[in-house]
Amino acid sequence: MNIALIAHDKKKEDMIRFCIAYETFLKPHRLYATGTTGTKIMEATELKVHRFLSGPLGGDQQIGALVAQNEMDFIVFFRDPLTAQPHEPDILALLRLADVHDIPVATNLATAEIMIRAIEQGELNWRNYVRKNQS
Ligand SMILES: O=C(CO)COP(=O)(O)O
Repeated sequence: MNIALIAHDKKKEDMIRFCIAYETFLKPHRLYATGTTGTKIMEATELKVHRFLSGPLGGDQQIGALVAQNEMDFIVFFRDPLTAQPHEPDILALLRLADVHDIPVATNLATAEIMIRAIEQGELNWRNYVRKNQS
């Protein structure tokens, strides 16, 4: 699976804890992240993460481009619901594209953990067929 990991500044600690807790699960997948989130994940774990630009500089849009091409299977996006973001339009655009393409997005830890269990049980395996038939 292609999995995107994104966290706003006040949620980065949650993301790091999530990645440490589920490192074994995440390891076999192709991981993508916005710039700072990816750096912090790689500092805290052994995970290899393809890093895009930082969110405010276009990283959300770069991940959105993969969603538009139907190449992203699952997005973990720990948003900060209490702080205004300068790139709010980019964030909304990414979430909109995920809805357009029916890509699951976990915006908090509780949902992310449920999704991990679902993926482990093969609930998202249909994505492999979607990507294969498209290419
Ligand atoms: O702002 C972000 C997502 O909207 C995250 O960007 P960084 O991972 O570069 O902090």
